[in-house]
Amino acid sequence: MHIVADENIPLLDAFFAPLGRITRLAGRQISHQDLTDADALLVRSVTRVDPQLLAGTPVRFVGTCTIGTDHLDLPGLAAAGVTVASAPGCNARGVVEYVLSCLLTLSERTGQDWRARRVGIVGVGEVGGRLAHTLTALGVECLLCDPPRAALGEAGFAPLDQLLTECDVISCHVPLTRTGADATWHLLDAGRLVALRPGAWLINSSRGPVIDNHALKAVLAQRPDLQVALDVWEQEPQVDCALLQRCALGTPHIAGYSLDGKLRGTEQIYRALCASLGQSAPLSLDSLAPEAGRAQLQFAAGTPAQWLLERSLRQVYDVRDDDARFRAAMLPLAGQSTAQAFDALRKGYPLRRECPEVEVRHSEGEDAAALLAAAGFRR
Ligand SMILES: NC(=O)C1=CN([C@@H]2O[C@H](COP(=O)(O)OP(=O)(O)OC[C@H]3O[C@@H](n4cnc5c(N)ncnc54)[C@H](O)[C@@H]3O)[C@@H](O)[C@H]2O)C=CC1
Ligand SMILES: O=C(O)C(=O)[C@H](O)COP(=O)(O)O
Repeated sequence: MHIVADENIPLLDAFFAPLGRITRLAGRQISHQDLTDADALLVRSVTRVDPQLLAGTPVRFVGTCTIGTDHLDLPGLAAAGVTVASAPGCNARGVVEYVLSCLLTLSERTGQDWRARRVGIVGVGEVGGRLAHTLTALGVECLLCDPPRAALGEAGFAPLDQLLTECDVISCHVPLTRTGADATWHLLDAGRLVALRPGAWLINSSRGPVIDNHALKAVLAQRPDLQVALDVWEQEPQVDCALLQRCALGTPHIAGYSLDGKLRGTEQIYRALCASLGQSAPLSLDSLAPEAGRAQLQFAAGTPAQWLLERSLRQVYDVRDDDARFRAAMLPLAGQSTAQAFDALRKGYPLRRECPEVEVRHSEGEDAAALLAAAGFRR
């Protein structure tokens, strides 16, 4: 079989070469012409896939090695008889570690203890659910908003407007949807942005258009008390540099960019393709995941528990590094296209592993052990 794939999918050869011939292409450039004799198309989030792209081609399987599916025309592809697979939850842990790093950084900058802030989580699925679980285990109070789950009769959810007025931090983890009662396009519009509490922190690592970026820029001009962390941008790969300058933290859509998250995405789509072919899937990350970046941290006796946790989290992922690289690449381009520089940062992203790949050695007591375990570290 002929597999056309985004060149940024790791372990493509290891997983897919046994199934057929692979053609690697830049995700944003995959065109109808590239697919004339392709049987399967493997993408990440930057390739828009609809029936027009596949019309008249033999492609019968589309797999996206990502959680989000807003770049796929799901109803259109289903109607065209194409099997579609995504990778639910693959990089959810990476996003949670990004949010923790934002909390640590904003805490340091404002002098407000992140563990004492009430966090509102908007969208409580794979990412939001894990974030709620982790924060609660770390002793942070969370309020949850998920109208689709609430409509199924599940308890424990509050309306978005209640989160905005009662929470010190709002973190968005919804899919991007444009239709229906719970559509998330501009979910945070001008009216909701002005309702944020004084001194609130707003974090968006879902999709750019979930926040009205134009309105956000205007609100930030009036509300310097707000601290905003954006990983996703309404027009990405084009970035509004004036908005970036008003944000406390900015990154190029890399919240979930741990190596582990990307590898799980590849493995999940390998399994889905094998299933669609009616074949067994003998390969797995158990044998294919690399050792690189796995680490051991050692702390001297007498290290306070919260300091130990924060140092360990910083070692695993420090959003300040991504923010600095992003500003250095974007801000000189104000008024010009940022697309190439945005994609270059993502393509050349540094190796990043997740907390379970890092062993923390210390001789502290139960408190430190419980905090580290809550964050997912090995001991
Ligand atoms: N920045 C990044 O690197 C990454 C971004 N993402 C984005 O995060 C999104 C969420 O990921 P998951 O949690 O894995 O998805 P998920 O599908 O497991 O959970 C999404 C949750 O949002 C809820 N929801 C839908 N509409 C809502 C609304 N109007 N208000 C509140 N809740 C609503 C759903 O009921 C569901 O429980 C993805 O769709 C993707 O766009 C995901 C991974 C990485
Ligand atoms: O999984 C998702 O959803 C994401 O947003 C991905 O982390 C985005 O990765 P790329 O597709 O942009 O490489």
